Amino acid sequence: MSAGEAPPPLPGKKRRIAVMTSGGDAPGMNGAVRAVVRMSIAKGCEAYAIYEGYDGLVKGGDMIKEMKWTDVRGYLGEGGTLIGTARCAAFFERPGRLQAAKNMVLKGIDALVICGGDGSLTGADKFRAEWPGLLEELVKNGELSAEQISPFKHLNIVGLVGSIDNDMSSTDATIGCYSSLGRICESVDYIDATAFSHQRAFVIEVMGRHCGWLALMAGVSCGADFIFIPEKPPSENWRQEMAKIIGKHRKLGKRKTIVIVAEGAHDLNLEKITPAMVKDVLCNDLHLDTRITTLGHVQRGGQACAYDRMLSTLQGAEAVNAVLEATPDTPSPVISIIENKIVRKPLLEAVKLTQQVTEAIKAKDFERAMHLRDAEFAEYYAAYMITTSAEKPELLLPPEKRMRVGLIHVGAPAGGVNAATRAAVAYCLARGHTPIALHNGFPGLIRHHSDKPLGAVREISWLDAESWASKGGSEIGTNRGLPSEDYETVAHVLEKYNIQALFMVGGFEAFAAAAGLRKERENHRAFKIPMCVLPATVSNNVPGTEYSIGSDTCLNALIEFCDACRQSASSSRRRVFVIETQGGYSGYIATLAGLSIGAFSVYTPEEGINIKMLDRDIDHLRETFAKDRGQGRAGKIILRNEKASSTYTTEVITSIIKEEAKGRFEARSGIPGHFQQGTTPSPMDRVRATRFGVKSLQHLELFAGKTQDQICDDPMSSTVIGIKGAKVTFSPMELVEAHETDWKERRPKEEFWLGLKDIVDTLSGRMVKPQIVTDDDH
Ligand SMILES: Nc1ncnc2c1ncn2[C@@H]1O[C@H](COP(=O)(O)OP(=O)(O)OP(=O)(O)O)[C@@H](O)[C@H]1O
Ligand SMILES: O=P(O)(O)OC[C@H]1O[C@](O)(CO)[C@@H](O)[C@@H]1O
Ligand SMILES: [Mg+2]
Repeated sequence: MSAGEAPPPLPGKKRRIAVMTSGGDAPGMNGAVRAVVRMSIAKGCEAYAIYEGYDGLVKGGDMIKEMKWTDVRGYLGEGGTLIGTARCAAFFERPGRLQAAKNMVLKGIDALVICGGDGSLTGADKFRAEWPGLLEELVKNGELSAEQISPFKHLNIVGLVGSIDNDMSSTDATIGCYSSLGRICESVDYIDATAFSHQRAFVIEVMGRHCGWLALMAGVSCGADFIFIPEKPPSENWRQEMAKIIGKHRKLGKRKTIVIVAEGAHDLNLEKITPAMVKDVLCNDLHLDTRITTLGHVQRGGQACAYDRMLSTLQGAEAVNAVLEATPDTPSPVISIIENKIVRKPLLEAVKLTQQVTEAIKAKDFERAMHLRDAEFAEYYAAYMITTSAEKPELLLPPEKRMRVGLIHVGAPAGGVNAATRAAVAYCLARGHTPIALHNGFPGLIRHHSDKPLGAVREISWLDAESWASKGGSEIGTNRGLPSEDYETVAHVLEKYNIQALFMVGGFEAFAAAAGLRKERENHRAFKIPMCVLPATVSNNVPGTEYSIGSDTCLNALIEFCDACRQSASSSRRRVFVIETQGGYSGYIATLAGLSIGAFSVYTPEEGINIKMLDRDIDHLRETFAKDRGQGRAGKIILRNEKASSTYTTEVITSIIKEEAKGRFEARSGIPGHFQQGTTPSPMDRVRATRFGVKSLQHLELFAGKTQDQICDDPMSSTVIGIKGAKVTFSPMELVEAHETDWKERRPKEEFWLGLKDIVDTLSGRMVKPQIVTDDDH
């Protein structure tokens, strides 16, 4: 075989791709298995599963089984890993790996996709490095012949990072980490209520043997008073430091105290810091009634959140592409995500970088450990530090650089807007700015700014906003009304209250409001102030970003609704649910929910709905149900965005399906409506809101002390913050308005997710040849 050529399959056979889960189980692993199996089959390969992690690979035989399309039905909604996992001592040793290599050849496996944590991928990397030597030894020992090993000279291995710890370098998120964080936040939110009631302190231990990601993110999303993480041990006198901070919070009026301790927490000398040690300080020095809660394996249980279902599905599909595109010269990849982009990175480097973090911690080089974790980690740590502790004299700006910052919510409520505002308030106070809430959006400001005793323009204190990290809805009130209703009065109010910067949180309306204010700068000097929009909407349709806060909370609410409908549909047998999603003229949430639940089909405004499409889908349903003799448990979901078609409404589609089904199956509709705004914001929305809130304020601050004309002349004085591909960016409104906005359809001109619809269709069987799809495949 010449260099650069893909290895051939066994003569006359399809390529065999095996998938395995290893290490601690993580929610989302099943989604990865489903995606690898179905994508492999859709691409003309055979799919295999290796049961019980490396144990199965070493033992071989029945532990390595072929998987058919229907074998992974229902996997997306299940927690843990259905093909089992293990911690396998034998694989640490060469004889174990030798046996594993032999089993792979005997089973004719051409490629191996491993979903596991840092340990599993370290093992995978070792296996890859030793592979030629292992095969040579097997031939030498007479266990395999030269002919037998000949098609397997190049081990094709792909890593998927699955672990709740998020402990692998080279990726922002591991499959499972956000589900686990969700479980932690849910528990801390419950504890919050009882802590508040009794004015108690709680020390909560979270998982993470060598990695503080879960503890840090729990701290950010729940507004914990103090955290302990292995990468950044507290100072030597941590007891006094912690007591000082918590004492200050109590003096300011806080009724509860939450301290999060990572399982692997230690001090600067690597001496373990335990929850009991923390409790002692809280009890003895601060005289707080203190309890310890160890969350334990609850953190690993349960269904995967929307993000993990999406991540595991996209990464599983990408792993199969990577296998099929690999040549003998391609280094083994690990599939990663950077901000919003799925990318392949060299496995070898990812493992090396991860090991370096552990080594740096062991060597007490904590600065290096922080540096070696992804850049995001350090940013979140900084955001946590600045938003959590009240009063930090060393951060105060000189008086001439301090600003009066207006904070306003515009549009419909979305999960995370309060967390963003809390972060902005805390940042302002830490730097000496004055945070001023402009209540109830622009209409509130226009009509009620001078109401007595409480007007719509009010300063916010640290304690006011302190508890907002976990709150849904909008604490300062929101409204869809735009400033164009009365620019004169808006300008008058901004001048009257001396607002020197504006932080706007909201969806397309916030974007439109900012565009209006920017254009009106020539008529009103009051608008010549720095302004920043933080996109926040369930619809994720704000130009200038691929992600709006609130869209993740919405997806979680939507999949909960869809899961319930699917359960009902599969219990009733032979039933289709047509579910109407929000999203305005953007099919984002419909498509992403489709990916996360394994929808039968998704109808979006971008694509529209036509009779041919319906006809084809109904034919497909007919074929599927025709084979059903009552044993199938298929619950089919069709997702239809609210604006996908004005003719083919949800009710019309449901009626057409009912009519065409001719009694072979039934159809029902479901409209979750405002349920999609969610109740409690998801952890991802909370942490991103906090990070973007701090970043936005840092950006606005750059204009402190500048003249109005200097501000007006700088395109960066009116921006939208967002994620574009692998980067967090500030885009000038002027450019985004002109080049990136589809004003008529109220969405970005280019929507990054459009291509994902093909994956929904492929994995649901909508795009594969009918013979692959059997009776109950979704
Ligand atoms: N250095 C190594 N060499 C060979 N195999 C390894 C190595 N490290 C780990 N493995 C294999 O991977 C398995 C899982 O590793 P580990 O227990 O560290 O979990 P993990 O993949 O890091 O997941 P998590 O930390 O999320 O539980 C081990 O039991 C072992 O079989
Ligand atoms: O389930 P076990 O074997 O007790 O392992 C617990 C460990 O696994 C993890 O959940 C994942 O690595 C760690 O956070 C934790 O220390
Ligand atoms: Mg690990």
